[in-house]
Amino acid sequence: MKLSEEKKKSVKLEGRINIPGDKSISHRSVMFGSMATGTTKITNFLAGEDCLSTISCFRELGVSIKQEGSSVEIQGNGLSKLNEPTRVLDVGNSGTTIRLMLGILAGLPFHVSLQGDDSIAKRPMKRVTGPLSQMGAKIDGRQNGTYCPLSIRGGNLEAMDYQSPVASAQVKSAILLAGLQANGTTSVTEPSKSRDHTERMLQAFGVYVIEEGNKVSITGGQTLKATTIEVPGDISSAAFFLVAGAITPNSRIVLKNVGINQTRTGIIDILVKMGALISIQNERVQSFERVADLIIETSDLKGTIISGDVIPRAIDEIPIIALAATQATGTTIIKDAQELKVKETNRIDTVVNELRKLGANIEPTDDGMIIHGKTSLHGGEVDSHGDHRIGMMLAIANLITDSEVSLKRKEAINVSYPTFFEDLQSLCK
Ligand SMILES: O=C(O)C1=C[C@@H](OP(=O)(O)O)[C@@H](O)[C@H](O)C1
Ligand SMILES: C=C(OP(=O)(O)O)C(=O)O
Repeated sequence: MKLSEEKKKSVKLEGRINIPGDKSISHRSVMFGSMATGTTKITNFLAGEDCLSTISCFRELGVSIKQEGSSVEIQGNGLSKLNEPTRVLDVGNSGTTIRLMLGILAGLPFHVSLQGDDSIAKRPMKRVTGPLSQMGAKIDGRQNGTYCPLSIRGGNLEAMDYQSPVASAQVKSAILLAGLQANGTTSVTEPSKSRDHTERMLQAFGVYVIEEGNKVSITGGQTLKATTIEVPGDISSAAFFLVAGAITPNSRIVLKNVGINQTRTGIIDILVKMGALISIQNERVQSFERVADLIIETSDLKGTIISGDVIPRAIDEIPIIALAATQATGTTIIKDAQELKVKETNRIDTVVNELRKLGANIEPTDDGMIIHGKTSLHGGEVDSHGDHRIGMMLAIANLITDSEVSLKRKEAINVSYPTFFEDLQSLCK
């Protein structure tokens, strides 16, 4: 989005937008609807590239799925009616698709090959292929099942009690979905609690899940019954506008219909700690998830330390938090975030390198970054590196730079927020 030099000096954000559907919840709604018996209807589905990859994978397994924009209808016939696909499944850019699918496929007695784009080929899969192999699935792939392409032949799973070395909802979900098809009760314990959308949505589909602190257990042999799912807006998408509203002068914006599940609200806690003026209105519950409207106003931010249990609750928001920190007085230290290295890009490197091009005072560390504020950012040529969250962070930076930020590979944003530029434009006054 171009802003003229004159416009740049006076731009402010005003108005309200509806935040598009949550990516994590949209993926799960298609997966669980495809595993269930009966017709599942989904509204406010995120029609971004990642979730469309999930739909196309389940169509290859023989499921009838009708999708028109944000409405989806699935005719489920149960897990046992999924078919061996004739083609290689393509997960595109989506880590959630491949890791959760592996958990589902681990229990099915046929062969499937999976591949994705260049970014997926670099992301670690052993964290799921390891435990799923221990449960009894036969999995192979590059470097002994560490990287894509992967092939899996499932069936005859034994339950397991898994202590996960990482707080990862993808790992937890893959094992629970395999556990649903195993003999006995499977448990996953995490070092800190990751997002719990799988646990909540399985309950919406009639599955009994036990949660005790950071441990989740599921007993095999339960079946899913179709339901209706209204997907809340994605707080990870809202995060870009929370920061935009806070750092752009004279702004006040309303973000409607945002999911505020406790396991995802790290961004609100961090921004409030930095001094952001955020209010939460119209709290309600839909499809087992808490939802609200968020209001953000221009704020005087101050630096802070971000570490520990809040990291998994804000993991996808670290790039935009780094931008906020460049506009905060003092130093912000982000620690315990080594998981950033295995996302769509190495997000420690891409955030630091791209923000430095705009004049930020930021340095990488082994498990995060240190940002010294407040700095006036300037324009320049930057690159999303094919990572949607890096692309959106840099597009928000353009609101406060003295000259134009020119963004290469901006199409990456379609992975999670195809209407991002329209929404941004509608708020710019
Ligand atoms: O389960 C999910 O839907 C997701 C879990 C997180 O990944 P990890 O499980 O690797 O932490 C997150 O970064 C990703 O965007 C979506
Ligand atoms: C890490 C992300 O997604 P995934 O792991 O599904 O590719 C993300 O959306 O920031």
